Amino acid sequence: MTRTAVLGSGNWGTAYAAILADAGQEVCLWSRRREVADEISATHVNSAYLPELMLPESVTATSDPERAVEGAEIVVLAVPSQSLRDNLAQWGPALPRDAAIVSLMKGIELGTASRMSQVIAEAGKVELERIVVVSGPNLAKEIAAKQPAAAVVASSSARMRAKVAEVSAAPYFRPYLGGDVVGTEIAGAVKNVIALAVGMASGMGMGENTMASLLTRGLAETARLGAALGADPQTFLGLAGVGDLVATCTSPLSRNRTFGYKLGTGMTLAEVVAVTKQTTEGVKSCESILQLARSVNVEVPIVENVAAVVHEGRKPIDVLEALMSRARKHEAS
Ligand SMILES: NC(=O)C1=CN([C@@H]2O[C@H](COP(=O)(O)OP(=O)(O)OC[C@H]3O[C@@H](n4cnc5c(N)ncnc54)[C@H](O)[C@@H]3O)[C@@H](O)[C@H]2O)C=CC1
Ligand SMILES: O=C(CO)COP(=O)(O)O
Repeated sequence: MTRTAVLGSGNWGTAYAAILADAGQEVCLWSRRREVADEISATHVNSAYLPELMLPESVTATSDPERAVEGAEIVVLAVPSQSLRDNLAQWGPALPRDAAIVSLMKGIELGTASRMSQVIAEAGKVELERIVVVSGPNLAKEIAAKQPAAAVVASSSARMRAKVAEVSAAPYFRPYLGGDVVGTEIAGAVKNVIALAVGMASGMGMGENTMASLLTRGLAETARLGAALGADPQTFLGLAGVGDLVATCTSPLSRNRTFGYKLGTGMTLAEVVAVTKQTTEGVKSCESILQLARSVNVEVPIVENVAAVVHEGRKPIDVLEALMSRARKHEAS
């Protein structure tokens, strides 16, 4: 039994705590709100996020981050990408020196255009070899229902990725090993923006041809950006790439797809923001991904047009027309 900590008890943090426990580990789950930690301790249920999931006895909860990470060999981070730096400023000194630090986040930081592993290294003062990224088609509600899924566990350290994969292997969760941290993070962040675009198209009443075209061309721009940043092109054909793109773009459980869908039906941005309570990473990351793409001179037309809707108030129908009338080009270019 390995002592593990999960910092963040939203959808994915709570579901990942269950994975670790079902894989045989002892888990301490940190909640920002004390009443959530108290509820989990008393009832083993996190009713605000995953009311159907009964957490195993080996999951305990606390709102004290120092207590959560004490003695942990694995520390899993599961908070919104845009708050991670602030969270780490609070937790950094308490993070155990030898532990593997696992990132579940799928976003790019606004302002710095940093990937999450870069934020963890900087703000948490963690050596890159200790950072492990877990990503794949992993809609939290399906995992909580123990439906089988796979993910890639990526790190520059073979020892760290093997350790994290080992402790995360549950009967319904199959980890694969990977060495491409950059590609895994870029794939996870960009797919949220493509899901916003697919959602918009669906909300406008478009069918499967439009969805498949956006998904395929979205994958092309993701891979193009990743390659310019040094990623392995194969990563985009794997679980963090095509796998997660398909799950997120096609599932009504995806918050990014749902957000886009609402915009596509004609709701205004302010109206959609007002009814969206949970983390929707693509909304902010579209801007930072665009900044990242410009810094390496890579065209990301779908991301650019989603950003135009979300940040400049353009109408989904107008950006769809803009995408359809771009200059003709070779498919592989
Ligand atoms: N939900 C899912 O199916 C999956 C989510 N992810 C990624 O995991 C990360 C976390 O997502 P979820 O757990 O779904 O989000 P969520 O919105 O369900 O939960 C976020 C958690 O972070 C906590 N938190 C801590 N500090 C915060 C702050 N300063 N501001 C706001 N919240 C703060 C919240 O209290 C909450 O418990 C995201 O990057 C997401 O893309 C990845 C795979 C699957
Ligand atoms: O990353 C996810 C599934 O792998 C979750 O997607 P959403 O954040 O759009 O719900």
